[in-house]
Amino acid sequence: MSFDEVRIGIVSISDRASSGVYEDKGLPALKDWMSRALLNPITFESRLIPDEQAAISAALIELVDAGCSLVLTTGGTGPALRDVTPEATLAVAHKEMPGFGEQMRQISLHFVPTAILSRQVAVIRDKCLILNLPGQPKSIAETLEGLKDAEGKQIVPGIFAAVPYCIDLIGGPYFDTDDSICKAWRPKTAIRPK
Ligand SMILES: Nc1ncnc2c1ncn2[C@@H]1O[C@H](COP(=O)(O)OP(=O)(O)OP(=O)(O)O)[C@@H](O)[C@H]1O
Ligand SMILES: Nc1nc2c(c(=O)[nH]1)N[C@H]1C(S)=C(S)[C@@H](COP(=O)(O)O)O[C@H]1N2
Repeated sequence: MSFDEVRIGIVSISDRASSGVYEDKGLPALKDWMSRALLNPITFESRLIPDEQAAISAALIELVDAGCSLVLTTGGTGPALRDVTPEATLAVAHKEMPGFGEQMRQISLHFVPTAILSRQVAVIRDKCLILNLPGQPKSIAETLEGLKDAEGKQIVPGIFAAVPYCIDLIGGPYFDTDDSICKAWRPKTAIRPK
C-alpha cells in the first residue's frame, strides 16, 4: 500500500536556543515524534527563531505557502512578557480551532499543575493546520500522544488522534498513523481502504 507524501513545518521558538545559550531540543523532539507516529513519507521544513511576534507570523505564513499541511510550533505559549506565540499564530489565522488548546491543557494537567499557564492555540490557515505546543521538550510527546498506563492503555487521548481527520476536512493529504503510538480517529465513511 502507498502513503501520501506529507510536508510538515516544525518551528522551535526560544530566545535561548535560537541564540545558542542552550542546545535546541524542540526541533529534534518534534521530528522524532512525527517520524514515529506517521507512516507517510515526511518532508520537514524546520525553523529555529526567537520569541519575536513578527518573525513567528512570517515563518508560519512562509511554511503554509511552501505547502505544509501541518505546522507544529513549540515554545512561547506561557505568560512571560516575551511569550507571544499564540498572538503570532492568531494573527495569521483564517479559523480558530479552540478544542485543541482546551484538550492540550487537560492532558498537561496530568503532568504539571502549571499546564493552565499555557495559552496555546490551534488555527487553520488555507489548507494547513497550525498547532502550538508548550516549550518543554517532553511536553511535545505528552500533548500529542496523551497519557497511557503502564500496559499502554490510553487514559487521556492525545490531540494527534484528531489531526488526520482535521487535515482531510481542509483538503490536505491522507495522514496514516502507527496505531501503537497514536490511533487516528475518522468516521467510517472517511477511512480510506487499505
Ligand atoms: N527549544 C528548546 N530547547 C531545549 N529546551 C527548551 C527549549 N525551549 C524551552 N526549553 C526548556 O523548557 C523551559 C520552558 O520553556 P519556555 O518556552 O517557557 O522557555 P523560556 O523560559 O521562555 O526561555 P527561552 O525562550 O529562552 O527558551 C525552558 O526554561 C527550558 O528549560
Ligand atoms: N505537558 C506539559 N505541558 C506543559 C508543561 C510541561 O512541562 N508539560 N509546562 C507548562 C509550563 S511551566 C508553562 S509556563 C506553559 C507554557 O510554556 P511555554 O512558554 O514553554 O510554551 O506550558 C505548560 N504546559
